[in-house]
Amino acid sequence: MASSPLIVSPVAVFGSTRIATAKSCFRRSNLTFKVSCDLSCFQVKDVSYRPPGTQINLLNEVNISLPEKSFGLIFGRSGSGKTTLLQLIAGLSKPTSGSIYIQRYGNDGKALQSSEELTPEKVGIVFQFPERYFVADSVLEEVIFGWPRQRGGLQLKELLASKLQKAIISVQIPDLLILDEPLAGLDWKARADVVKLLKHLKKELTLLVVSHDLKELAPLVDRSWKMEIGGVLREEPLPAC
Ligand SMILES: Nc1ncnc2c1ncn2[C@@H]1O[C@H](COP(=O)(O)OP(=O)(O)OP(=O)(O)O)[C@@H](O)[C@H]1O
Repeated sequence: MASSPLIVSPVAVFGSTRIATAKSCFRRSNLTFKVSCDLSCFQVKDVSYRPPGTQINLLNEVNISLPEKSFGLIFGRSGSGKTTLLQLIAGLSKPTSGSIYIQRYGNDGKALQSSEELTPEKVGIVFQFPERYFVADSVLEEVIFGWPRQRGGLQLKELLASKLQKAIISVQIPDLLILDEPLAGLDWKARADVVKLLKHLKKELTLLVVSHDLKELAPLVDRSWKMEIGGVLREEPLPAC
């Protein structure tokens, strides 16, 4: 079976994981950090993408370097290629050239020779319109949606509960969570709730977000990039809101 990224409901993200930190990544960002164990950094290196059968690149030599448990934000005009990039990172399409991987570093800050492939299982994605992909409001409700509706005895319920537990454990939690416009279309209360959730998740995960809602997300952002029309990504501070 082909592997696929974990597709996550925005109201149901939970758990914890680790993607180790990268000294050199931190050096290039404004973060301070403590080196304690393995070090690593999520990397997009010279990625270009041209959809099959087309003549124009949607992405041109895109580079991203994002340390563990940091929050990266991509902003830019509609149609510039932001969603296309997230789809490549999630493993839903393959780059025409370039690579996407996890770079490990030694305690001396030097890149180790071998890098680790960013397999789709390590990435969770929250799509721009999650209601198109889910029928329930939480992971639990989603997973048990197909349970038999008829009454079952205790034995049947125990069996189903055990299968559910195995299913959740086998999916695990991603190292990198990417979110496409997580605040779009929400009312003020839901927006505040999602910002709070992202702040909490940043303690556990590396987050890469595409959004036009710069003001609300600004307090969380460690690194930001602007996608220019034509799929060119530049590291750039958020514009003053
Ligand atoms: N398979 C494809 N073939 C050709 N063009 C495509 C394909 N997929 C996307 N595009 C075009 O690529 C451009 C970038 O699309 P993309 O959805 O990545 O932009 P975006 O920056 O996420 O926009 P928005 O902010 O509106 O979501 C758009 O002009 C889109 O029409």
